[in-house]
Amino acid sequence: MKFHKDMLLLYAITDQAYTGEKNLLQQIEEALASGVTCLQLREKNMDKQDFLNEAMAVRKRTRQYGVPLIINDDVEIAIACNADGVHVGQEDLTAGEVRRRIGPDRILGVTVKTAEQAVKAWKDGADYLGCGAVFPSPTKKNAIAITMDQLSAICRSVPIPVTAIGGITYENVSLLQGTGIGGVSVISGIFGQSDIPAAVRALKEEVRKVVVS
Ligand SMILES: Cc1ncc(COP(=O)(O)OP(=O)(O)O)c(N)n1
Ligand SMILES: Cc1nc(C(=O)O)sc1CCOP(=O)(O)O
Repeated sequence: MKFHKDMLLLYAITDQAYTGEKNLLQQIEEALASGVTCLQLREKNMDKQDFLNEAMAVRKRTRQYGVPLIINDDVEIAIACNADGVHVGQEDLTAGEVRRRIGPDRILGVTVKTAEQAVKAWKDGADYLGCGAVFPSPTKKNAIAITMDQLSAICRSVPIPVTAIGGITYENVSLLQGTGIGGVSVISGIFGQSDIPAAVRALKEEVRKVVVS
């Protein structure tokens, strides 16, 4: 699937910490059915074969809904399950190396915290940037915080879209207005909610008011 900035509007990222009554696939199905525009499968502690099996199952669902599937960190799994793309951080393989491995057609997302990192990631072939933590995150409590001014500077520094991440909910998303983001990435604000469809719909409506078109 070719990257388009509209895919970033409401980007859902999975985390096993929020499964319980519903398993991950059930949660993903609900998020896809209610309108997320991108899905990242993020498994930080899973055996490689289990990750691949899960990725294949998720791949079927994202195809049904026409939503891009992005794999967190693992290029081999992304290629093996024929995902639409990969997201990497500053501690992972470099953007240039990932681009070489995945080729020109898969989507590449890179986490950045500074304008310098943003420009480098863009020049190295990133399609979009993930930037945070814009609010305290219940999922990643040690995430380095960035201010709204830092986020705006990053958005201005590159011609590719930026998705904000970290503690984003329906209640606080309007605070991102004017920063220049193309969308938001959310874990607990979607998968930590008892009513995932309601959370997705409410967030999506609010995010539309905040993003640059
Ligand atoms: C869309 C998006 N933005 C940022 C991140 C964080 O990536 P990273 O810094 O690699 O941290 P982990 O996800 O590995 O904890 C992301 N995953 N997605
Ligand atoms: C995976 C991740 N990366 C972050 C960063 O700042 O780079 S914050 C974060 C967790 C996002 O989860 P939640 O929406 O529950 O806060």
